[in-house]
Amino acid sequence: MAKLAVIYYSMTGTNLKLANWAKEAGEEAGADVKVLKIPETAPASVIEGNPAWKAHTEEAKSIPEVTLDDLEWADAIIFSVPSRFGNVPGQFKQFIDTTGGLWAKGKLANKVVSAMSSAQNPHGGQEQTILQLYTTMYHWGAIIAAPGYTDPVLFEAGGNPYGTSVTVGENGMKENVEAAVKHQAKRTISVAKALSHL
Ligand SMILES: Cc1cc2nc3c(=O)[nH]c(=O)nc-3n(C[C@H](O)[C@H](O)[C@H](O)COP(=O)(O)O)c2cc1C
Repeated sequence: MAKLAVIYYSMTGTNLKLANWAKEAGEEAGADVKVLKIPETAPASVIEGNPAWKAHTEEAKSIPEVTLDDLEWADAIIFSVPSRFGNVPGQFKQFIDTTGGLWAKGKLANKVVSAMSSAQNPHGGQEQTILQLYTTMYHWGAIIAAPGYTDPVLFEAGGNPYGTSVTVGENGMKENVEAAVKHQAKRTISVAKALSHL
């Protein structure tokens, strides 16, 4: 049974939705799946002053925070993070910068990794955010399982070959990406199973 960690960061809930779709598909594919959130680093006073952020923090209260043990446990990891000026959120970077010890022991090598993202504008940095994330994954020695154009659902979801991404407006997601997320998750698990001898 492949072990899949779906690790997300979200301020207003979009990336949790993407993560949950990935979880559903992972379980359909027979994987053991954990959805885990990246620990918040923003000051509580800032979150308190932003109603949408505060509401999502409350919504996600029961979701466990990712730990280094979860990274070691997983055969495959799907990250889902919103764009921040074309890059990953600081919260993600803060967590990733605690993985040096695992990396030094070779514990992150050969993880099968795939990534998803969101931004407010259709060309607001989704692709670049995923590529920035993958740069770090190359340093881990991870195997990147990008969706490419391996299924027609990709064309209905904005056509990002690096990983599913979505545009988010005031009323939520502007594209229907559920099928693309599910395809990406199943493909990630297939790659992990194919490489299980590594
Ligand atoms: C500090 C900051 C920087 C952002 N930079 C961009 C940007 O450059 N382009 C863009 O389209 N959206 C940008 N956004 C919007 C977020 O990407 C968007 O709110 C997020 O994808 C929603 O995901 P979530 O609901 O999971 O938090 C930014 C948001 C914040 C808070």
